Amino acid sequence: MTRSAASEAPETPEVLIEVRGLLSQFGERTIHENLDLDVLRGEVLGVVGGSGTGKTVLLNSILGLKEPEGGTIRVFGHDVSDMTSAQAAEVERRSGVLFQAGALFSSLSVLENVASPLVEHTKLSRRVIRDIAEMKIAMVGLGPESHHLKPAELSGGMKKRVGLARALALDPDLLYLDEPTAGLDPIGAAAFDELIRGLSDDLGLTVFMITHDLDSLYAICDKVAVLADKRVVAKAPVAELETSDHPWIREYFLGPRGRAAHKAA
Ligand SMILES: Nc1ncnc2c1ncn2[C@@H]1O[C@H](COP(=O)(O)OP(=O)(O)OP(=O)(O)O)[C@@H](O)[C@H]1O
Repeated sequence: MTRSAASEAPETPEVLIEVRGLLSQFGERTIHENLDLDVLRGEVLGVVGGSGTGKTVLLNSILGLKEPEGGTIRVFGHDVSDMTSAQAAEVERRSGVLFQAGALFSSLSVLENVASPLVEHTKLSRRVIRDIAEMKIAMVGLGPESHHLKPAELSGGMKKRVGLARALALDPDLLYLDEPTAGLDPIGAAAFDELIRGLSDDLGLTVFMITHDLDSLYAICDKVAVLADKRVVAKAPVAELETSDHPWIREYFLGPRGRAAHKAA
């Protein structure tokens, strides 16, 4: 191939998360069977599915918190079930996670919470760590007056923002969000959606976001992966899913709530 032909060839997007033939079980119960999913660099992927379809189990499996009963999961090209400790540390450093409840350390201040991954994973000086933590807190839209507050003194929306700042502390490539807008009022949820979309655009983040929030799907997701029948039955932009024949997808996107979210988008 000539040089110019090579430069004109479409680039194959990098697969940051590759799940193949995943089998997840608890005792006799099978949660996932033959589940495949690719998450590409730079995409904001919404993950939806009925309650109990295994969205959180999928997230935990990708994070290496649950050992799969079968199949393979690769993150940044590394097999999650078979990594050296150096590879595991690299994957952890390049991944930020915002769990549903925020999971902040209750005895630490906002600043200390956001600084904690930097203290754990880097050898930076205290001064530099403080500067980075302050910058991340500003990035999520919180002012300096929040620095010394404890989690109990924060509203639900502020807790989410602090959790997000902490998830971004190490400049991850991949951001995992488990129902980030759950528990927020509609205005707070819309502001949080906007924040995530803005950060993902500015920082080139790849986002894996479990959500029940149809407004979030329409507002910020490039694609949506649907969990049903123990696997990912579709991964496509919302507009494409609206034309799906799958009964759960039809009900979800074309039911009254789906139609309202479509209208608002
Ligand atoms: N540690 C566990 N032991 C036994 N069963 C479990 C465990 N964790 C999850 N499950 C089961 O796996 C299934 C999937 O759970 P999961 O929390 O992933 O669902 P989900 O899609 O995230 O649901 P929701 O939308 O309600 O949060 C559920 O039936 C749950 O009871």
